[in-house]
Amino acid sequence: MTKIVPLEEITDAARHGVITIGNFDGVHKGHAVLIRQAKRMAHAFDGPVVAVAFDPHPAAILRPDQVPPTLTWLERRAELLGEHGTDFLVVIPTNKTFLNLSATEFFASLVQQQLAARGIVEGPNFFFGRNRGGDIQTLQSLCDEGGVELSIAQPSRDSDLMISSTRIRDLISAGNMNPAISLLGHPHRIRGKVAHGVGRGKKIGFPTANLHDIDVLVPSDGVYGGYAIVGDERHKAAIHIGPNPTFDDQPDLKIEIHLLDYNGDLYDRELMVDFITRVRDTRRFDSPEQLVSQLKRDIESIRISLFQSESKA
Ligand SMILES: Cc1cc2nc3c(=O)[nH]c(=O)nc-3n(C[C@H](O)[C@H](O)[C@H](O)COP(=O)(O)O)c2cc1C
Ligand SMILES: Nc1ncnc2c1ncn2[C@@H]1O[C@H](COP(=O)(O)OP(=O)(O)O)[C@@H](O)[C@H]1O
Repeated sequence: MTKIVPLEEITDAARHGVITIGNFDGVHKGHAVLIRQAKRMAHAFDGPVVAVAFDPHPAAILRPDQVPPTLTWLERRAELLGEHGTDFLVVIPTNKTFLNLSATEFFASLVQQQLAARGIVEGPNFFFGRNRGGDIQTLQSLCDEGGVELSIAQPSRDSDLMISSTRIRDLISAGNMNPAISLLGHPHRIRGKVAHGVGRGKKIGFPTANLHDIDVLVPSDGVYGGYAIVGDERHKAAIHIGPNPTFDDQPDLKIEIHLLDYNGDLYDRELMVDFITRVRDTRRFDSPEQLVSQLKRDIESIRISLFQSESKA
């Protein structure tokens, strides 16, 4: 389990280790390679593996109108980093003073003084310091001068393209869940709170928990199969994202989850959803009965897809 440590509360347990600085949004397969490499070095030093991230993302301060929704919330990021072998996630509260440090000041203050790093692992496209003024060569010379071991990880590729959080965001925004899963190494997960809808779901035999306050990227409109996680229970789920054109003409986007093989009260509870497969687009049906027939077919096909993905795993 990765412990989240705000930089100002750092203790000796998280110092003198091997660090890797990044945003780690999604904690995809490329990040996993960095962490594995850091773990090998940390093993030799007998120190901790320390991921270092800025929260919020620097772009949220520098270009607030251009920030994309994130793939993961902080605790989820820590959980996934932990699965790859990270001991600590040190969180730097992003502020203008920090963003104004030159590359040399950034290295002296963060890497050497505060983290007392013995090793550092980064990709060749790593930039740091004010206006991204320091690159991997700058880092190499600062590490050489400071006696910090630097290991440069080769960027991970898939179909000859680099694996990146931006690429995964684009796939999820387009509803392409299978390729997104293969770049992430795990399904995309959202979380939210269950609120009241108009109470129509129960009447048609398919109650749906309506999710609100979602703080990560929501896939494009349509019908999906996946899993709903409530407390320590996990249920197969049919997910609908979009308006309800069969019943009204309002374009309001709803995120609705029908849990298969479940009956209970979910109002006001926190629910997480893992997306496995996309089934179809949202459409208008001529009658509620036609929608219900389609929902039954959707659920059959979701059960088959989930069974297939479980047997592959
Ligand atoms: C798997 C699934 C697929 C759905 N597909 C559609 C659809 O294609 N068109 C549509 O109008 N509503 C669709 N719905 C949404 C229903 O209209 C909606 O769940 C129902 O109106 C209940 O709304 P309520 O939770 O606000 O009571 C779908 C719901 C689920 C669970
Ligand atoms: N299998 C299930 N899947 C989803 N919600 C369920 C299920 N069984 C019971 N519920 C409850 O029913 C509610 C949804 O019923 P619904 O008639 O669609 O009402 P609403 O319009 O308020 O969402 C959920 O919020 C949850 O409390």
